[in-house]
Amino acid sequence: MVGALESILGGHIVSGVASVPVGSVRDFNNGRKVRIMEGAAHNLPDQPALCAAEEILSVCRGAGEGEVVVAVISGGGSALLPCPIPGVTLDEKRTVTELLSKAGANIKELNTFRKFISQTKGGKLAEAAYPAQMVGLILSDVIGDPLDTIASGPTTPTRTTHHDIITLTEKYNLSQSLPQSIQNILSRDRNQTRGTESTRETVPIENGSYKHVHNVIVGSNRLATEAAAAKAESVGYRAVVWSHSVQGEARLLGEVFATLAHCAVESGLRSAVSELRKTPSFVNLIRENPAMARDFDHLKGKLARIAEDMGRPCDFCLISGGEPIVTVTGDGKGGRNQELALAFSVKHHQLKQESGSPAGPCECVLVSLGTDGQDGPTDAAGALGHSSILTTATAQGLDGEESLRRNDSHSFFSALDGGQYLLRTGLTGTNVMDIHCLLFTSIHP
Ligand SMILES: Nc1ncnc2c1ncn2[C@@H]1O[C@H](COP(=O)(O)OP(=O)(O)OP(=O)(O)O)[C@@H](O)[C@H]1O
Ligand SMILES: O=C(O)[C@H](O)CO
Repeated sequence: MVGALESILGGHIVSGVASVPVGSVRDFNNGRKVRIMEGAAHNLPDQPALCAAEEILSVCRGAGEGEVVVAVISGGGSALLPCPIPGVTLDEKRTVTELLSKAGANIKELNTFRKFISQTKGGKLAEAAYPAQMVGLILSDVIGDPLDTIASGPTTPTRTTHHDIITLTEKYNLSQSLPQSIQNILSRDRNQTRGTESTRETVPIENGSYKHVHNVIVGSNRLATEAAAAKAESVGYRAVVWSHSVQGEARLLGEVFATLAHCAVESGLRSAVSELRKTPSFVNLIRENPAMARDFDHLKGKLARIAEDMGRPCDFCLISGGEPIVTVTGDGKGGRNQELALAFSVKHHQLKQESGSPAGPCECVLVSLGTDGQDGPTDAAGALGHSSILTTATAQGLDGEESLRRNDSHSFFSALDGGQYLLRTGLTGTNVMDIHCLLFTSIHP
């Protein structure tokens, strides 16, 4: 991205932010085009990240009328751009994040709190750049691409109020455990609205956006799933994207894909859809996720059209994306994509055994991987799932079901057939959540 920016601007970048007067270029670092300041090792805000954030803020504050500040923002930005408000230390900020994460807060809630105690988040970066113009080039790692949540929305006005913070504190029972400095801020004026309120009068906002900022989503799960579909079509598959809002337990999702795969091969796509509606794992998944349910309603129409052409699906590819979760209860090593691929394999194997029907006209393989190239705390991006791996595993002294129970998908796939079902891409340098592809491939005699 830095390279791309360099070629767009021919300009100078400080840790991802560049400020250029229209038609010329600001020299940030003795003529060097790019200055990279690394921080936030292990995705936690640290001193180097604080130094980078301060430098970026000062670039923004130094930008004037007639200049354009380009901010490239990716997921992980919350940890990469920490600059607590005066009176709150970096350690205290980390404590709040840890307390909320451990208590089960989701990313929206976590970032709501982060915005409250930050000098960069919740639009403050954009406010620092005013009256310069700002362009935000944003890579989304959040379902639905909400600009105010991705990286805690440094270029988007926040609607967070003091009341929201109190509500969150009470919801997660944190009133006593929050650092004293934050408790003091909260008790100072329970009715006051914080966030960008103090400067809102001077920085114009229209329809929920800053008038001087133009934000563009340049990378997202939607783009990634559409690109995957285009690729599948180019190699001879008929491809359909189900959803890019997939959430819920990875294991349940694996079972859903297995049921769909099995029923589609046994009796066609139409019956697979009706069967899925009766499947408890699917009913549970969509009950919790209206976006997935809505996408499924659209999918039914698309699948019905494909069913007319194909009857039973062959050389067909169903794609989805999003960010499932794994509630880790076992002592094993794995990631949500490897767990999803293992759950798919176990369930598909079970369904095939129960039905006892002969091999169908096509093979089903599930590909599940994280677009950042790292699935959980492992060196793999994800794994391939297939019903036959359970039999191979047994022959190799491995127990797929037990590995799943212990959340040990990585150890399982590493040991199976010399690790050939693991997908190892290396770090990709970007993150637009996870992608799942269910491939139906014709078996040619
Ligand atoms: N043994 C395990 N089996 C399956 N999943 C696991 C296991 N241990 C951790 N995870 C999952 O890995 C994820 C944590 O890894 P990571 O730090 O890469 O997540 P993340 O920061 O949410 O991911 P990303 O950076 O891809 O958004 C969590 O979703 C967690 O549930
Ligand atoms: O940085 C963050 O806040 C998360 O990755 C979501 O964008």
